[in-house]
Amino acid sequence: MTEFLPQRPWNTIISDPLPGRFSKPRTCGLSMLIDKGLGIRETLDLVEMAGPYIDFLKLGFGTAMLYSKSILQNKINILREHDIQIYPGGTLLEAAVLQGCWQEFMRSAKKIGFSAIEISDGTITLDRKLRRELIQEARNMGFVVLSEVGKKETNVHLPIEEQLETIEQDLEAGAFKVIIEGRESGKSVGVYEANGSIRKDDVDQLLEQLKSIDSLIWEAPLKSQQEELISRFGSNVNLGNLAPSEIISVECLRRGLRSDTLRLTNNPLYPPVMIVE
Ligand SMILES: O=C(O)[C@H](CS(=O)(=O)O)OP(=O)(O)O
Repeated sequence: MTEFLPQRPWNTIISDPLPGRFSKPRTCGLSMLIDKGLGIRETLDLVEMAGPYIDFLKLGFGTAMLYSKSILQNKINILREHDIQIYPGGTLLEAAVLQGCWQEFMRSAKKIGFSAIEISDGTITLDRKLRRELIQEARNMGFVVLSEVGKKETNVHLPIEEQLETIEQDLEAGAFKVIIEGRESGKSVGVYEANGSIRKDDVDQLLEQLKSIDSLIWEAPLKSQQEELISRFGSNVNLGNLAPSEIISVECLRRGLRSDTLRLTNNPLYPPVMIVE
């Protein structure tokens, strides 16, 4: 993955995002999936059908620990062969921090072939010094580092100033992107209300002060959230916690090939809609 392409300023909203949908390898327009136990054959099907649309795949929570070594190795290899970054859930790193064995955890993740690591404190408490050390050490080990901001407990909203400070410090320490917590539910967590709608004031405040929205990955498991973020920020907004079964549908949303964003195709620059040439 090319990490150092220039990023757009936060307020460059792509009003005409098509046909500007970026292809892999890309530094924005990323799609991150949460995998809650796909088998090897399902993984093969997934990459065959949707490999070009997937940038990151997270083995959710502690699921990486429940596979045999050969299955885990196989899964990692399949994904990496399709240029998909693979990493264990942030929760597993948090468990390793709790146990005081995060260095060993990172070494074992590297050894088996994970290409990325998530540094989060959704459940545990992490002081800034250790957070920085985790990010830097993971970078030094050659991982692509994703950090995450937000708490998993429902209705706990970190003050925006605190979130901004964390985002800036994580990027400065070497995080490739910062994930905005949304969990699998997308409800009553992070920037989401109990019904899954986006807390617009929070997002506005975040964006007012960030240099680039491309530094963020929005966990957006619900279609309404994906649609709203694509409509607001364009087809190349970074989205996470997407269900593997929905990745093709999300790509349709990004490209205006679904009712909710169909207006994007009504654009003289949009190539004629043809199934095959
Ligand atoms: O996979 C994890 O560890 C969790 C899962 S969820 O987002 O809380 O549903 O996510 P993470 O964002 O990696 O902390």
